[in-house]
Amino acid sequence: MENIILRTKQLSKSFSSGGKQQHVLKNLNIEIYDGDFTIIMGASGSGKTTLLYALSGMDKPTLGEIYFGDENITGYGQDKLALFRRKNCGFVFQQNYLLDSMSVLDNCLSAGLLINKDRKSIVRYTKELLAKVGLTEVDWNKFPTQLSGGEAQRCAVIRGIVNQPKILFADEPTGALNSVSGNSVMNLLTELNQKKQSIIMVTHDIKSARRGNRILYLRDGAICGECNLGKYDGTKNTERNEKLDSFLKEMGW
Ligand SMILES: Nc1ncnc2c1ncn2[C@@H]1O[C@H](COP(=O)(O)OP(=O)(O)OP(=O)(O)O)[C@@H](O)[C@H]1O
Repeated sequence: MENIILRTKQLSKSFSSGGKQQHVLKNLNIEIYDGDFTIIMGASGSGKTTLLYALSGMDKPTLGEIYFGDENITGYGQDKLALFRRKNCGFVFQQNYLLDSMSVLDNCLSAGLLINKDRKSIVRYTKELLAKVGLTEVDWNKFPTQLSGGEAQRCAVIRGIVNQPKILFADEPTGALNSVSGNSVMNLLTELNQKKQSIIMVTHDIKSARRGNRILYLRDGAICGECNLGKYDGTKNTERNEKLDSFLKEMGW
């Protein structure tokens, strides 16, 4: 029996603009399992990013509850939520949000040192991770403006995982990358997941989605289907690809 790391009870999120209400998420009951590489897919505007923000405590739901393990985080105020996120969550966004005044290494270290004071081991771990996605010693002292778009995004991915979060939330992490850079990021995420890192990733990219073991499909604010692929280990690729393709076809992708 898999452990549930995150679950929602009747989660709803609405926005109002121009005097009109838009109900983006509708009564979602979702269970996310510890150690899974969960993928959220769906058409543009279906609410994927809204769901990711609600699940991670970045944004408050309009109605419903969110549990992280047994902890109900729904009622937390902004300060408590910020502490919760710092301790438990890592984030990678479509835009890299790196700080231009800090070097590559310092951008990544700043996230790690917020929760772990052992500078020496964090520095070693950060350098290892950076090297794994092709950011070598030459790049560590560069500033974000001196990086290519792909390099900057890879740096942002490392910053997201350097504090060894219980869950990594990723919103289109390969969206701005070419296929070689995107592949190196997906290889890193796969490797982390194989080491039991829980990941929830929103993506439009089928190639990236194939790395997940559970795909949730969002339509009209509700999960309308799920596909279980089993863990990615680089084998049975044809079988996995066909299974995902046929699921997405069924969902009207
Ligand atoms: N802060 C906000 N205020 C008002 N409406 C919002 C807000 N954030 C999102 N929305 C609306 O909610 C809907 C879902 O947006 P969301 O970004 O979650 O979709 P998505 O599935 O991630 O889309 P995409 O694949 O295009 O990134 C959209 O219609 C969007 O306009």
